[in-house]
Amino acid sequence: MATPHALVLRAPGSNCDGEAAAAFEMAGAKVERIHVNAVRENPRILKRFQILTVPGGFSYGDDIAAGKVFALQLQHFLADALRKFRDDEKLILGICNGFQAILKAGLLMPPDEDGPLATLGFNENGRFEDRWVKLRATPGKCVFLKGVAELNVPVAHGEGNFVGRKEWIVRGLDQSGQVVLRYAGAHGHANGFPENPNGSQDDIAGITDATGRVLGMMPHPERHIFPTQHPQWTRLGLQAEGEGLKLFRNAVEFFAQS
Ligand SMILES: NC(=O)CC[C@H](N)C(=O)O
Repeated sequence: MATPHALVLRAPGSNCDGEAAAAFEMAGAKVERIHVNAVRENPRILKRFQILTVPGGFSYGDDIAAGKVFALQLQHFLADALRKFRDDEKLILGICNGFQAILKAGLLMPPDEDGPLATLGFNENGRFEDRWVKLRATPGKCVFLKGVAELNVPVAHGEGNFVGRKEWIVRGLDQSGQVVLRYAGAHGHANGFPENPNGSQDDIAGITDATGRVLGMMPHPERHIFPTQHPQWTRLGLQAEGEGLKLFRNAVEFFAQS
């Protein structure tokens, strides 16, 4: 099997890059962590990689809005290189602050003439939410979520409230199969807070782009790669691996087939 090369793109304030790198390594990828300034100086670096991850953290101190400055870097200095990356059948994963950055950079949904179609705003309760959540997946053609129905992973964010500019935007995303992760309750839909930790419309926790090769999600799959990371692992029984690892394996296996 060909070993894909994964790039974890750091910025000042990224703090989940180590975990994201570890997850991709465990899944069998060869990983490098590189600062966005280095890629800005030489966008051809991207050619070495098949997978790009924008990890979680507090890039640029969450100034203006979380992920906004990182998004501007991607939009203004790397737009062509990233478009080419995606169009070359490669994979992009944005986790938490990375989701905020790639959404605000227009990599998940291109803006229309009035601007971005959706954003991630402050959590409805105005508080940073740091705890485990349950997710329901409807993978459709999303490469990362192939074979995933449910996922137990933590959230840790203050700005995870997915808001479409108009109601039809979220409906349209749903109809096109792009809403691939939703916050859930123990036996089905989330019943408001705390199951939906941030007030996201339609309980949206993650969306894919139209190709299924770009995924943005607020919860952290890289924080559940070992089974013992789950707070109830002794009561629920020791699993073979953490549930989040499957997403990274799916990405690596995508290149084994191609
Ligand atoms: N864990 C993260 O990536 C946090 C993202 C961002 N700083 C927020 O609080 O919303």
